[in-house]
Amino acid sequence: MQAMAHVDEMKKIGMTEAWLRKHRPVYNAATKHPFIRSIRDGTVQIHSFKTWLAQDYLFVREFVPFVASVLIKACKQSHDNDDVEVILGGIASLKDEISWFKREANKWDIQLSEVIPQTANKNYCRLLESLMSPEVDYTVALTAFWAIEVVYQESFAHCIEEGSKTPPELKETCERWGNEGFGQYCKSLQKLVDQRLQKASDDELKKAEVMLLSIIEHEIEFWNMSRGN
Ligand SMILES: Cc1ncc(CNC=O)c(N)n1
Repeated sequence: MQAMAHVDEMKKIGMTEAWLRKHRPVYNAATKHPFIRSIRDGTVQIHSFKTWLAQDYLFVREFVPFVASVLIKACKQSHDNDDVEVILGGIASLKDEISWFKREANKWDIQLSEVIPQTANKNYCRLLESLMSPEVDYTVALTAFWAIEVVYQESFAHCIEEGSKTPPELKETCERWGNEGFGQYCKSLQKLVDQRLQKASDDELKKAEVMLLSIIEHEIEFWNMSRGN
């Protein structure tokens, strides 16, 4: 037992895990946001949910070219590992995701063609667009990509945990990002990020950490927008 405990202590944590620990309060503010809590405890206002759904559809449309730009960076800059396959898997599931948004919008009587992006959404999409520039380092873009996915994964997983009172009609939404498979995919992305960060310069490390924080802030603003704050 003693020896085991020792081995466990020696297990190295990745840079991403170290950052999440360091920035736990702000990370929790995103993943346990009042909007997410309201889904989890069943008090969510349906108009808030519909606002989120409509705005997120627009976001995901912009997210596709961003992920494609990460794929291009991976093809050019990463030789030895499975970065390309993991990212390509992400792109493939976005096709299904967009169809799902259209079906879901139909269910809630939302006219997607009439949705106007709100400020927080526009700001977030502007960040995505800036990250598409070839000037932006692959490690920084990949860190952003992982952060965007993991906030959703953890937020929605929270809504389907034991004891959650998520309304049945919102369960499917929560499972889309909260399911085990999406969790594994986020873990794969995290591993890629950690591999890159191990070889990164101090300057790249700093930029990637700042990017993680920027993504978290944008996610918080996105949830705020959904609640109408
Ligand atoms: C604002 C936001 N952040 C992350 C995600 C999750 N990624 C793709 O679906 C999302 N849909 N929307």
